[in-house]
Amino acid sequence: MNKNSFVIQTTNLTKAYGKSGQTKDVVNKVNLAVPQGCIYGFLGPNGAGKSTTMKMLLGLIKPTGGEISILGTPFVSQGKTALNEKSRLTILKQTGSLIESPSYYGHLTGRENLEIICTLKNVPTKEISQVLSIVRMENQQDKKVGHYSLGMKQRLGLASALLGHPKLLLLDEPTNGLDPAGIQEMRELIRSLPENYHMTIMVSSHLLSEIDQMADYVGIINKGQLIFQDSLLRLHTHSKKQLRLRTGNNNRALCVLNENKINCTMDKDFLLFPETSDDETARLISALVQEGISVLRIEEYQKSLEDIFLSLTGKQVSL
Ligand SMILES: Nc1ncnc2c1ncn2[C@@H]1O[C@H](COP(=O)(O)OP(=O)(O)OP(=O)(O)O)[C@@H](O)[C@H]1O
Repeated sequence: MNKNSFVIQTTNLTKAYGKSGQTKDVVNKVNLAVPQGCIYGFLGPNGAGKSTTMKMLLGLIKPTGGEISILGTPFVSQGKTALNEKSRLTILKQTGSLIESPSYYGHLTGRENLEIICTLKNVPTKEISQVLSIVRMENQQDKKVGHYSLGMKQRLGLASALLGHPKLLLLDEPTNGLDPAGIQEMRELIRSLPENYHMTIMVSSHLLSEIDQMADYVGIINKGQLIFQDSLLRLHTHSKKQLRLRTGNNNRALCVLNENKINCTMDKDFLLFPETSDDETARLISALVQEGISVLRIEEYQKSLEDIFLSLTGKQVSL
């Protein structure tokens, strides 16, 4: 991948909290690389550092150290803002965000709230109809926001993030608190954006299933550290089928198999083999039987994405 095609790139991005001598890196030397035009799923358990990272990308929190480059322009260098205020605003103008539940004027309608945001963002009000149509809220635009459901409020938040045609959208847990139908609707909406509107989206979630259904790229953060970053496809290759075998004497079996140059590892009561052809399976069983080692159980085993997440983070993810 061409280095310039990363819309977000960070180097050793760090944020520490706490008093001097007792600081804790809640984001610890994170190197993000978000390719252009993708949906980048930023996955991690609660408290992993997702919101803090995204707020630093938006200039809402000052990093303690590291570099940030947004849309090919240095944004933060050595923990300090690398741009003057004008160029910083130019970058931020090309970036839309939905961070935490957005607040609105409840006594005003959805459209009126968007009109205020247009003024703040210096965006022509004619864009309002476009963004309302993208989030499918034309019919609710004249209702007071105080009467909106949570799902409608989130969609209005997405609409306001889309004002100004941003090239980059940062969405922090956009489906939080939504019911299953709302979650699906929001997910489909997000999915449709890169292709239809040529934007790159970074979306955070603690739900593996959600990232699995939405993202092309995945970054997994745990305890402030980025522990995986690659395409979703590559994450899935970690869940390749394996053969599991239990024998009367696994330790001896392991030695026999090693002597026969058969690749295998021990995991608790089982011997694990990478994806094995029928011929290889026959060969390894015959090697064991010839040595008088009884084969008690043989089964095919496929790690689920949840297993992979668990082994990477040591934490159960919500499903
Ligand atoms: N202002 C702050 N002062 C001290 N610690 C903070 C502050 N803000 C966040 N933290 C801590 O930083 C860690 C990361 O928080 P962050 O909100 O980034 O996590 P997250 O991955 O977004 O989790 P969640 O999904 O629960 O929001 C947490 O341990 C949190 O308690």
